[in-house]
Parts: sequence; structure tokens; C-alpha cells
Amino acid sequence: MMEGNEMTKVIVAGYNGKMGQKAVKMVQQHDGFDLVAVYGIEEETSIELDSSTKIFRKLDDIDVDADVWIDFTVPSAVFENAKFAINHGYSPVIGTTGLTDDQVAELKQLSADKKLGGLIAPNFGISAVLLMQFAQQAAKYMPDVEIIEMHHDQKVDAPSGTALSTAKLISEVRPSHEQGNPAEKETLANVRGGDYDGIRIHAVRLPGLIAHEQVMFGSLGEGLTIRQDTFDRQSFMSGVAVAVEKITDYHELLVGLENLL
Ligand SMILES: NC(=O)C1=CN([C@@H]2O[C@H](COP(=O)(O)OP(=O)(O)OC[C@H]3O[C@@H](n4cnc5c(N)ncnc54)[C@H](OP(=O)(O)O)[C@@H]3O)[C@@H](O)[C@H]2O)C=CC1
Ligand SMILES: O=C(O)C1=N[C@H](C(=O)O)C[C@H](O)C1
Repeated sequence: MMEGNEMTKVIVAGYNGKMGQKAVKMVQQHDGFDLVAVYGIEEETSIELDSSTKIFRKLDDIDVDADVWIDFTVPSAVFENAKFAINHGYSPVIGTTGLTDDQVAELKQLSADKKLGGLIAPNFGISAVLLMQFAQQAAKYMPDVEIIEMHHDQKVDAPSGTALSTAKLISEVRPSHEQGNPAEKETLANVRGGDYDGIRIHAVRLPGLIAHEQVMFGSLGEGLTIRQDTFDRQSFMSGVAVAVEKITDYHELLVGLENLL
């Protein structure tokens, strides 16, 4: 745990990316944070960094004294990054999607062994956190549900981490049952979307979008649609800041921003 007035020393992994750039600015502008290092692969960068911020291009070269590791990289890198962070005593604040359930379980165990706080948040936006909670509540009473997630066309993973988390939360509470017509046949491959425990997930990718999710419930004679829209990536940064402020007070790896709100 950190002492009262100390600055929180932060590393941003994926600092050149769309989210990484926002995270760098947020850390630089926050009175209580000190950006001690950034990590990214690309040599070319237009990001303005103080001379005191070290730049790393290889994971194993990172050797700075830091408290928190913010990760907005890629699904293929995040597991190794998270293990590296925990093994070096950096509390991970992970926004990168794509960790499997097994990987999350391994990271939880590692954090518990090291008694180190950390957070994996599929979405740092309050509208998405609320959407997931409302959707879980609604599914108790309206168990027939489909999820449509819509993102910018540069996104590498589908479904989105938020959509997958929404489906997991819903499947925790809804009575297990067949949804739709058991005799249904797809005449165009995958047209009914992905299937998570009977919940269909549809992923839309289009230029102009940022991040949006719609959860549609249907029952006899009525329907309910819950929707959230991310119009600006800046909206994720208050959640990231709260996580960086609070996570060093914890001694385990948490999943979901709601645990810190
Ligand atoms: N939890 C949340 O609230 C949110 C989560 N996300 C998630 O965050 C992640 C990043 O999204 P976004 O910023 O849009 O993606 P970008 O593609 O814009 O950025 C990803 C960055 O990752 C870096 N990178 C690539 N490979 C590696 C590696 N092996 N090690 C370290 N860094 C690497 C790249 O660095 P370089 O340019 O130097 O090669 C790139 O700048 C995604 O998984 C996305 O789903 C996004 C928004 C919100
Ligand atoms: O890639 C993105 O942009 C986003 N990724 C996260 C996800 O996969 O859920 C969070 C948000 O949807 C934006």
C-alpha cells in the first residue's frame, strides 16, 4: 500500500494507441500521478512525453520503480503484460480485452500469491457499467435476450469484451432454457450471431462508430431495449483514473469497475 501524499507512479502500456494516448494525457494531467514510463512497439510516435518519462520497446527491458501498470494494448499481448506487471509489483489496471477465463483465473491466483491489487475492466465507461447491471437485473424477469455490439472498424476482437461480460452476467441469473425455434436453420452462415450459453451476440463493425451496445429483451407482447453509446474515448478516463487512485489499496485482482465505485 502507498503512503498518504506520495504520487502514484504509473506505466502506460500501449501508449501509442487510441486508448493509450488518452491514458497518457490523463496521467500527465492528474495531480496525484507521475508517468514514469510508457511501453509500445512502434518506434514512430507523435506523443509528447516529459524527459523524465522512460520509453520502453521490449517488455523485459522494463525495470522502473512504479505502482500501477495501465494496459491498453492488444488481446495477443495482454496476458504476458499482466503477468509481467504482477511479477514486478506493478498493480495492473487492464482495459485490454481478450483475456480468457483461464487466463483471468491464473492472474487472480498470481495476484493473491503476491497480495497485489489489480483490476481488469472490460469497460471503464459508466454508461456501459450501468448497462451491464441493468441487463443482469432485467434478465431475471425477461430471460429471452440478444446482444448487439457496435464498434469502429479498427477493432481486432469480436465479440467485444463488454458484450461477452454482459452475456456472462446475464447467464449467471437467467433460468437455463432454449431460446428461439429449435428447428431454426441458418441459410447464410453465422447470420444468427455468436452463441454464449444460448445468448446470441451480434457484432457490427463500421467506420464512424466508437463503442455502442444494445441489449434487447423480448417476452410475450412486450420488449425492452437497453442501450449505451460511447461518443468519445475521453469518457473512459474517469474510470481509469478512479482505478489508478484506488487499486493500490487492494490485495487481489478484481474484475469489473463496479468493484471500485
Ligand atoms: N476497457 C475499456 O474501457 C476499453 C478497452 N479497450 C480495449 O483496449 C485495447 C486497445 O484499444 P485501442 O487503443 O483502441 O487499440 P489500438 O490498436 O489503437 O492500440 C493498441 C496499442 O497496442 C500496442 N501494442 C501492439 N502490440 C503490442 C505488444 N505486443 N505489446 C505492447 N503493446 C502492443 C500498439 O502499440 P504500437 O503502436 O507502439 O505498435 C498500439 O498502439 C483493445 O483491447 C480494446 O478492446 C478500448 C476502449 C475502452
Ligand atoms: O475496442 C474498443 O474500442 C472497445 N473495447 C472494449 C470492449 O471490447 O468491450 C470496450 C469498449 O467497448 C471499446
